[in-house]
Amino acid sequence: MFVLRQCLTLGTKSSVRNFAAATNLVNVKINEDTGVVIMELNKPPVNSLNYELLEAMHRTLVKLENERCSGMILTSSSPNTFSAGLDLLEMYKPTVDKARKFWGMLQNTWIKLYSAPYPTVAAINGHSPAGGCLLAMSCEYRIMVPKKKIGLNETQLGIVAPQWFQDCMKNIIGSRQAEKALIAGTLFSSEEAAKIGLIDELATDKEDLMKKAHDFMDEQLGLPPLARSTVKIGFRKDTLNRLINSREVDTKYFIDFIFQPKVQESLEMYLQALKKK
Ligand SMILES: CCCCCCCC/C=C\C/C=C/C(=O)SCCNC(=O)CCNC(=O)[C@H](O)C(C)(C)COP(=O)(O)OP(=O)(O)OC[C@H]1O[C@@H](n2cnc3c(N)ncnc32)[C@H](O)[C@@H]1OP(=O)(O)O
Repeated sequence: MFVLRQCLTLGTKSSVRNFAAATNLVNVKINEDTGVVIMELNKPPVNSLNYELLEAMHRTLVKLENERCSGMILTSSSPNTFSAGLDLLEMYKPTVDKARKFWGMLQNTWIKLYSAPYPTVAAINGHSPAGGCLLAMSCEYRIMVPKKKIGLNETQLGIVAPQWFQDCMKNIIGSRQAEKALIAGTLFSSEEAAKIGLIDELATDKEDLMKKAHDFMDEQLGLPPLARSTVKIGFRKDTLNRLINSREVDTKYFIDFIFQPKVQESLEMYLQALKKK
């Protein structure tokens, strides 16, 4: 399997097809022989998750349900960042309608990614704060390059990681570690994240990252898919249902929270600090 994959990725046999996407915000390639898809986030400079990027991801995930997709590797085209998390401009002085639409699309995208029946791997090739960490945590397996940062740092920004973000973290690193990390808004180095199990493997560099992602995929493709996905969904259904059954309440929390003047002030200051960097 490994040799076959090497041949395919080295291009000896050109069986990799670009997946027709409506935008170039995601680059999607499907290996026609193995069915493995690489979805590369492509919104420079830092893949901040605005409505359009989330919509492109969601549309791709829906499309993959009708393709012969056997697994998906999520990564980024940015040299330094996997994803900078939610686009702060979506939360800074939006209209209620815009904020509602944005949050709905984030929920849609997360539900699709978290419940995908096929194996999913986050090949984390850069920083992955907040919503970026959520994307990574929604995959089944996480591999990360050294010396980058990952975590749910919302508290540090004066905002709160929603319950389902928190649940994802709890499911991976356990309740005690998650409580400490969420209260403090800790951004872990790749090395620290590997120690506490927030990521599964450290890669030496980007090449090693993709090799390890394909290795994980090869292992998973050797398992009976129905049994595999049934166990996966069994583990994830409580977390999924918690959001699915309270989407409207969750949206109301989001809207009520971000429209508070203090929260808008914090966002403004943070945006200015980012621009001044
Ligand atoms: C009771 C229940 C209540 C529930 C309430 C819910 C409310 C809360 C809702 C949601 C939770 C929020 C989740 C989030 O994801 S918030 C976003 C958090 N993200 C961050 O803190 C990361 C910020 N960015 C960085 O730290 C860095 O950019 C970096 C480390 C990712 C990359 O660094 P570097 O390569 O040096 O790039 P720059 O910093 O120079 O950035 C380039 C460029 O991009 C802009 N930018 C960066 N991040 C964002 C972002 N998240 N959104 C929008 N724009 C971003 C940055 O400003 C620069 O812009 P430029 O100067 O114009 O080029």
